[in-house]
Amino acid sequence: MKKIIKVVAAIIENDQQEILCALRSPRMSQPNMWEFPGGKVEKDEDIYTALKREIEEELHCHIETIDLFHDHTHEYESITINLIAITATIVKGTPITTEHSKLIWLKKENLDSLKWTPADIPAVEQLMKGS
Ligand SMILES: Nc1nc2c([nH]c(=O)n2[C@H]2C[C@H](O)[C@@H](COP(=O)(O)OP(=O)(O)OP(=O)(O)O)O2)c(=O)[nH]1
Repeated sequence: MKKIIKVVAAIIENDQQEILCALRSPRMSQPNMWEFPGGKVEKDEDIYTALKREIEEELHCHIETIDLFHDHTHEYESITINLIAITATIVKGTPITTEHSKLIWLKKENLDSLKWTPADIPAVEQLMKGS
């Protein structure tokens, strides 16, 4: 059985009801695909603490988590990702790219204009239903 990796991802909405979307760089796994920023949960770490840590590391800003939005397990060829999407809001700072190629804010109804990592598609569909 493939190893299951627990990954948290932030669905960050701004005051214009736009969602923050991040483009994975060519150097990352799942290169050149869009995702919700976040990363792997460390051993003995709770998912909300993990998400806040990842966002501080990756986007250099602080978030407050709101709710568990979607939990989906996707099997890639070599790994299985348990992607836990959590709604969040920025409480301090402005997101900057450190690892990603690009960051954009997009209205929910336009999310399907991007090429998302396969693990994100159910969460994207759920978000679009609510648009
Ligand atoms: N962060 C994030 N990762 C995702 C999403 N969808 C998806 O398939 N993934 C995959 C890509 C990676 O295989 C894995 C997350 O790894 P990562 O490289 O972003 O996490 P990390 O910063 O903790 O990794 P590392 O540098 O410590 O290896 O989950 C998503 O929406 N957000």
